[in-house]
Parts: sequence; structure tokens; C-alpha cells
Amino acid sequence: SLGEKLETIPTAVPAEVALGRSSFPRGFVFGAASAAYQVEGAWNEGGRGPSIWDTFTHNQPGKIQDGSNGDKATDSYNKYKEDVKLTKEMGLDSYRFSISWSRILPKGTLLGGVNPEGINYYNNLINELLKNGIRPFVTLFHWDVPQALEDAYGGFRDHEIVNDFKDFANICFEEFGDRVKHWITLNEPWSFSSMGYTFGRHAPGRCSRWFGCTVGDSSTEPYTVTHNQILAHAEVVKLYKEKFQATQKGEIGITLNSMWYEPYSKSHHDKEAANRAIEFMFGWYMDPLVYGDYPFIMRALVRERLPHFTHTQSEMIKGSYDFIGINYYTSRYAQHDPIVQDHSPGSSYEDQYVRQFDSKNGIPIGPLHGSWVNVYPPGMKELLLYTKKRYDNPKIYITENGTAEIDKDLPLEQAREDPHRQDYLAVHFAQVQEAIREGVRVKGHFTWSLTDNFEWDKGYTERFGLAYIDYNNGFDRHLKASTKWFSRFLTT
Ligand SMILES: OC[C@@H]1[C@@H](O)[C@H](O)[C@@H](O)c2nnnn21
Repeated sequence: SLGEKLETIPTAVPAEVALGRSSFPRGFVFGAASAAYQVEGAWNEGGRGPSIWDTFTHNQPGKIQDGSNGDKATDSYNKYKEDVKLTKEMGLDSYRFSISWSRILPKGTLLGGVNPEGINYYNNLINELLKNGIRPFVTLFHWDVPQALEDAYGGFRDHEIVNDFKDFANICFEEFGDRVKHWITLNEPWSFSSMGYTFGRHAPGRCSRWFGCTVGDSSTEPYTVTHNQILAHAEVVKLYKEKFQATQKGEIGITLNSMWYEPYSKSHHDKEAANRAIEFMFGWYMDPLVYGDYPFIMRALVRERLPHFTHTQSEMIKGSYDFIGINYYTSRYAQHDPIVQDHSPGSSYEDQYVRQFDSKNGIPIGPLHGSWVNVYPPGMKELLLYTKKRYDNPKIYITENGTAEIDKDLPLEQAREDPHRQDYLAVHFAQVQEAIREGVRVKGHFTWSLTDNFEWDKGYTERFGLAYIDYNNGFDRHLKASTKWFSRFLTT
């Protein structure tokens, strides 16, 4: 039972992990990750056009816990060489970052013009990484839709964006594809759809009125936005494979996030609820990518609000990946939410008929780090085994995994102490190793994040970095204590 599992969660560094990188397959990639809006800053410098995150934070500061924004973020636009140096100093193999669409195409479209300063910035970043022997892993879309496209046709609410995303990707492949060999089309389409259109907590902040928004519909827009993201993803993969892969010899995939779910009780209904929860969060995307359509349970429960793919689209989407990126942080309990008479679900979240909890009988599913990361390492392994079993054992990178501390405005020396991060990483590395031993094709792990950064609706109140950012002293970077262990791990 879960109780036994909780007792068996190792708190000390498991022996095999203490052996370090040598206990992972040869060639396994260790990296750290970031995203453009969260680190670059320079929001209106270097020719960059506004994204929906600039609009959202400037116009609705109340939706951000500390009322902050990414105008400066960690000033990585000017300090990227320091970030590359941190990556190298730690002994990491790769740096995952995203390209700001509106820094390349300030008006979002090719017609609106390409920004040469944007091309120049990413060329400099890529070249600096390669000069230091660090492999670039590039995400094309990490939630920062150009505001011009939101204004023109509602961004991902309109199929038109598929063509503009293809144009953006084409420029990136042409300009950077000679040196970038690992591409991720989308980061977490579930988060973009649910946080942005079900709950309205992320840009563009749309949701139904009873969720507290003035515009939006939590029962339909998340499905439309997901549908257009999947189509945009598949068209870009098709473009890369038809026009670039033969010569550039890179690989392309997508990054999906999911929690793992444990049944709240041993009841049949709660076990079924746990299955529904993973299908509505992970299967929403994995089923189209592997089988060409949404999960049957979604068709059955969402019905006319769930868009359909044409046969041609379905064939294009099926198999549109060389790898799957998985972002895992935490797990939840899933409890059956019965369908009572006349109940009409008001959102994509309610459609699954699942109540989710982070604790049971007052006992959390795992120790709480930051505001939402309950440490539950078995969830990492279970999610990986689920992916292997249900989705034909794809090549996987863990494109995000990490933990946080609440910012308590501590003096630097105290703020750098992060034993919880060392424990978190060690126990999750052990789970990844076990999954690999059981045949899961995991080829790399990226810690979220290289540095503290703008944590979306949490602003700067939560720190996920391996390196501390001193926002009050020139955005100085300081490696946290856990990196001493991590660097040793990477060399043994
Ligand atoms: O919340 C911490 C991080 C965010 O900072 C990333 O941008 C996002 O990809 C993500 N997904 N899950 N957790 N995360």
C-alpha cells in the first residue's frame, strides 16, 4: 500500500546514486533547464515584441503573487555568458532553453518581419554553449505567444496559429539547426491550456466567470487550445522531417508534464479515478501522438466539446516525435467524483470526475517543498513505467524535474543552503535508474532550473534554481550548496 511505499522512500542518498554518473548508462545526458520569459528579461530591448506574458503581468499584476513580471527576470539576455559558465562549472552536459517567438518575429508573423537582433542573440547563446562543450536543447514554444497573434486572431484559440508557428519554427531550423540537434516543439501543452484557459492563472488569463475571469470558457477553450497546439506540433515535426532532418541530423520531440496519481483508497472507483486522472492530463496528448486520437474516456465524457481530427491530421500526428520529453515533479491522490443526476461539468478539470488531494487523513503524499512540490519519488518511476507500457516504449528525456524553496529574503549564505534539493535530486535519480533497469528508454535528465527565475503566477516568491539569483545585487549568480554534491556526482 502507499503507506509501505512512504516508509520505503529513501531519505539518505541511495547507495547506487552515491556512485554518481557512472551508475547511469554511458551517454546519459545530465542538464539544466530554463525558459525565455522566465530568465531573459530585456522585454522591450533588442527589437523584441511583446508576448502575452508581458501583457498579462503588466495588465493583471494581481494575478502574480508578488505583483512582479519578467521585464528583467534574471537579466539572462545580458548575462547569458554567466549562465553558460555556471552550466560548465557544474559539469553539466546540456542546457535546455526556449526561444522567445516575439524576439525572433516581433509581430508574430513572417510578414511582420524577422528581428536580426533576436537571431543574433540566440546565435551568441548557442555558440557560447558549444564553445564550452555544452549541448543546446531548444524549446520552440514555452507559453510566450506573441501578443500580436493574440490580438489578430486569439492566439492558440484559432487554427491560424499553426501556420505562424510553422513559419517561426522554419526560421529557427534554418538559422540554428546547423548547431542545434535537439528540438522540443512545445513545453507542457497541458499547462498552457489548463493554467491559461481553464483556471485563468497564467497568460492569457481566460476562464469562465465562476473561476474569476471576465472572458473565456473553461469548458471549451482548453480543448480548442490543446487541439491547435497538437496540430501546430505535428506540422512543425513534419516540416523538420521533410526539409531539415536529413541534412541537419537532429531529433525533435515534445515536452509533456504529468503528475502521478495514487488511488485515495483501495476502492475500485478510486483506482479507476487514478487512471482517469492520468488519461486527462497525460493521455490528452500521448494518445493523439501514439494512437492518433484522444483517449476514449475523454471522448465518452467530454463528447461534443472535444474537437475531432480529420483522418489526414490523425495520420500526421501519429508518431510525430523522435522522443517524448517528460516533466515530473510530484504526485497526488485521486478520488472518484460520482456523476450525480443533472451534473454538467463546467470545465476540463471537472470533466474527469476526479477529486485530487495532496494528503490523506492529514498525512501528505510526501514532504512539501515550496508551495506545491510534495516529494513522491515513486511517482517518477511509475510514470516512466506507465509510458513504456502504454505508449510503446518511446525514447524519453526527463526535460524537467526539480524542487523549490519559498523565498524568505534570507542572507545569501543561508539562502544558498538547499539540502532538500540534494535529497530530491538523489532520490529521483535513483527512481530513474530503476526505471532504466526495467527497460524504460530514458536518455537524459534536466534539472529545473539552472537558476532561480520568474516562476509565473508565483513571481519571484519561489526559487527553483541550482544557482541563487541575488535580485538586489546586480542579478549576481551564486551556486547553491547542492551543486557541490551534484558536481561530484557528475564526475564519479
Ligand atoms: O513550476 C516550476 C516549473 C516552471 O517554472 C516551468 O516553466 C514549467 O515548465 C513547469 N512545469 N512544471 N513545473 N514547472
